[in-house]
Amino acid sequence: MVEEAKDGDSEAEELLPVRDGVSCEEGGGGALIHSSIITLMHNKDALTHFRKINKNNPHPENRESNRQEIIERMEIKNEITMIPCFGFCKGLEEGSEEWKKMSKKVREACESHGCFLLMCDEIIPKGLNEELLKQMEALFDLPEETKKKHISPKAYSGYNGKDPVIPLCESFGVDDVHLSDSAQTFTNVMWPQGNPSFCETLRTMSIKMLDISFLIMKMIVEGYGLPQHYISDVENMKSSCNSRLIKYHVPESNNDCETGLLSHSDKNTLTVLCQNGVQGLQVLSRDGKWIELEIPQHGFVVIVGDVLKAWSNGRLHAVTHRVMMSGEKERYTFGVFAKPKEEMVIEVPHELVEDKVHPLRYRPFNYGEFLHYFVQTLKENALQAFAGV
Ligand SMILES: O=C(O)CCC(=O)C(=O)O
Ligand SMILES: [Fe+2]
Repeated sequence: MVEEAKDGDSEAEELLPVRDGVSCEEGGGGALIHSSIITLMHNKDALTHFRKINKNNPHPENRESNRQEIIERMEIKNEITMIPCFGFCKGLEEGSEEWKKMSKKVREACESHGCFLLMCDEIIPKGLNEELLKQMEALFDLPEETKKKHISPKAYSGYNGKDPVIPLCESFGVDDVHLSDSAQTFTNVMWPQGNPSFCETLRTMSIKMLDISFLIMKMIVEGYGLPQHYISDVENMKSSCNSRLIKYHVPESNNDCETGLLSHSDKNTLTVLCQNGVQGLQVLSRDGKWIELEIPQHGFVVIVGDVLKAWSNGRLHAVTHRVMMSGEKERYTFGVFAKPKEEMVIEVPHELVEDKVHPLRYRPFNYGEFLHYFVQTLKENALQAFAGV
């Protein structure tokens, strides 16, 4: 019997003291784990106010009381939504009590929200994020004819720019950086004279972020209390990956907000994103409201994709999200999209099927065929239409 997440209750217990704008809880025996929560409000006024007081206030203790004040105000209005923020530290050992506790929280967050925020600067040093995001500025500043030289027959790979549907967005996809010399090939095309530092940073960040994806997927298996042999399912579901480098331009008109990326669910297994501090990512809450994510500095966002949703028999929520751009600064995002190799078959573990509460929702399906179906139809409900039973 698989344990169920109770919507919302894990967040309520986690309103903890703020550290650097993030509330933290020390794990037993020396800060092994700190788990935390970021407050997300879909009321824009409150969010703006919250940002303002936190930015202008150098004293964490006052930040907390201000933050608490806002939270209370918003709770009264019943207009508050919480997306959990967890911290993974180096000493987080598989099988330890801290690991088990964290696994439960991760699984609950993925079921309730389909996403969470993550601080893990002991695993991925802050400097590395910053380095890549800075180097991405030089990449996108290259001449259009150079950028267009990065081509690929695969969806989400190659260079995409000047799409009239999403004119603010430009992106590069690079496949399987961890398995091949694709980072080197990409770098050589962009900088024929060489750019070893860019190549190395892209490789290291991709591998580290894919490792984080693996860790999270193992936590989900643990969170469901599934036998260890399902780790091989997880390995299959992250047997390939797409590293994506994205730039969102500043809207030209004086409009408040313009679409950077259309609303979608990710078609891969699990996505890990970092960004340059310019906010804009929004997730659709279960009650149909857009929530603007306030991603902490050096923080990551983890998003559940359709593959995990299918594998978990619909328990995990592949959250719909989009990017809205406002303000005067460009947004740069770097994402690692863990996915199965195209020949892989996604199949629900029999432990996650129960006749009454959880009858089988998805038939076994070939990942490459699913992707092909989506690219052909661009159906919003592609997973249901393709593999739903
Ligand atoms: O730029 C972002 O923050 C979101 C990117 C995204 O959702 C995607 O590429 O699928
Ligand atoms: Fe996405």
